[in-house]
Amino acid sequence: MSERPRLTVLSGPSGVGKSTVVAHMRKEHPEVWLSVSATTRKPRPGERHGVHYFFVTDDEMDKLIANGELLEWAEFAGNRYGTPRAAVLERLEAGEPVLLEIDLQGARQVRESMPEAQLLFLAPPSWEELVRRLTGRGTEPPEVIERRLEAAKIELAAEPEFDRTLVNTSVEDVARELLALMDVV
Ligand SMILES: Nc1ncnc2c1ncn2[C@@H]1O[C@H](COP(=O)(O)OP(=O)(O)OP(=O)(O)O)[C@@H](O)[C@H]1O
Ligand SMILES: Nc1nc2c(ncn2[C@@H]2O[C@H](COP(=O)(O)O)[C@@H](O)[C@H]2O)c(=O)[nH]1
Repeated sequence: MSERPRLTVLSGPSGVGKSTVVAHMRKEHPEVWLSVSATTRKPRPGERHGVHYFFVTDDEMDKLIANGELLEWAEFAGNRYGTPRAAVLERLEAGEPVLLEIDLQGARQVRESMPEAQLLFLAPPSWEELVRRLTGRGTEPPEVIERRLEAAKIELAAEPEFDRTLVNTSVEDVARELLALMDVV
């Protein structure tokens, strides 16, 4: 019998639907533990400190990095983001399924430091649909959308680096596939 992959990384371009899929999945399966990242980005309306992110200052992020408290970190479209190391290791130690929702640069770092992790890529049905979703979300001004779409081109080109690709046509279908890949159902 193959060993259960305990750490799963979900990446994919901004706006592809990572958070939507993960939220849908965790409604039915709250036992899947999702890492809460630290970020220097400002909260969007409705986002809560400690729930969606740990919103930190630049100085605080500098310290987290300098003290080695992040499993990985990256600058993405003008802000920094990082995964608090201790909580992830604790949950893995406890044998829980752990999920990271992070960008390509972070996924590459996890591949280096934890090669046993499975890396999943969430792809859009088309480029036009990705633009529609990112724009339609209405959370970023046009210049930030442009930066995120520039990053998206790089992320889409890196898809072959991942263990599996899931195409986000249907949130329900992808959530089901994700659960199966995490060996939760
Ligand atoms: N399968 C889908 N069909 C149609 N719309 C979708 C689908 N999945 C997500 N969306 C919509 O796309 C938008 C972006 O989704 P979401 O915020 O989950 O993306 P994300 O990948 O987490 O983005 P980011 O990386 O910027 O955090 C949202 O408005 C969401 O409702
Ligand atoms: N490398 C990391 N990337 C992360 C982390 N947390 C989130 N992200 C990714 O950043 C972008 C933008 O997120 P947004 O919430 O500002 O839209 C997206 O691709 C996230 O997956 C992290 O800890 N490390």
